[in-house]
Amino acid sequence: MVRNALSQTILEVRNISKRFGGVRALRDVSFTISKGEVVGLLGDNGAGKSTLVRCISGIHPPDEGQVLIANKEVNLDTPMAARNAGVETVFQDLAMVPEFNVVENLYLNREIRSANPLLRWMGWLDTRAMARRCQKSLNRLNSRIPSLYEKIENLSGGQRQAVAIARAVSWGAELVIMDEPTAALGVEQSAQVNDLIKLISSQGVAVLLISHNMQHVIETCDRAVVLYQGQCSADVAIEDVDKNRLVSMITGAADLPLPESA
Ligand SMILES: Nc1ncnc2c1ncn2[C@@H]1O[C@H](COP(=O)(O)OP(=O)(O)OP(=O)(O)O)[C@@H](O)[C@H]1O
Repeated sequence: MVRNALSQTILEVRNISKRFGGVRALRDVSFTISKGEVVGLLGDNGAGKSTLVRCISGIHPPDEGQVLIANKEVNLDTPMAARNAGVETVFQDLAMVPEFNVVENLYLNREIRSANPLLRWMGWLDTRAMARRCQKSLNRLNSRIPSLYEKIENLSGGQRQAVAIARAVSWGAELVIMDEPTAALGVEQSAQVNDLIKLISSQGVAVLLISHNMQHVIETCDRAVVLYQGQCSADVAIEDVDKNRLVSMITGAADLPLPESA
């Protein structure tokens, strides 16, 4: 039951390894994500999920292995390189400035400068263009943000997530990585975020979702990639597993090939 996945591969992670001193955080990890596919990245604490996300989002280049975007090898050695390759990451802290409004946060560090050369030279921003594009991005998500000029600190947790997701997709992301987007949310707001994930997936955006909530994974993902002690121990279609099976894969209790010893 791959809901929206199209056959085109957007991300391929090929034999990625990463060490921190004596710790082998990732060992030979490989998997792919197709256009519009929602893939859960699962694993116990310390399994290597954040390290893998950092490798794909340009924060920690891997020691070995390759990342391919749309079948082309890319060198994601900075967050900007990852963004330019079409990979946007929504971290748990959302990387927003609470005192800034929705438009200012959407364009944080990527402001649109005035088209007038003199005003541009003086550092003037094209606030109308930013507001217009911001509204378009929020409309794309059927978002119910009260005002573009509301400060982020006055929005609910779910609305903040919606702004962060709008920011990610507004830059033409092919792949959005989300780190526990519903961790701090209540039931209703979590459901809204899950609906947003399904919506962007239906628009062709692939999603890699770190989550410890198996119910959300079952409801939202097409596939799950499980890390166990830094190795990819399972890559399964969600329709082939249930919550208990996923938990046993995460804890290493499932009957899977054991990772090599360090
Ligand atoms: N910057 C770092 N320096 C040293 N060791 C690190 C660093 N980052 C991660 N590690 C180690 O790499 C391993 C994988 O950590 P990682 O944070 O990727 O796991 P995780 O699956 O994201 O865990 P959690 O669910 O608890 O966030 C752990 O043993 C961790 O201690």
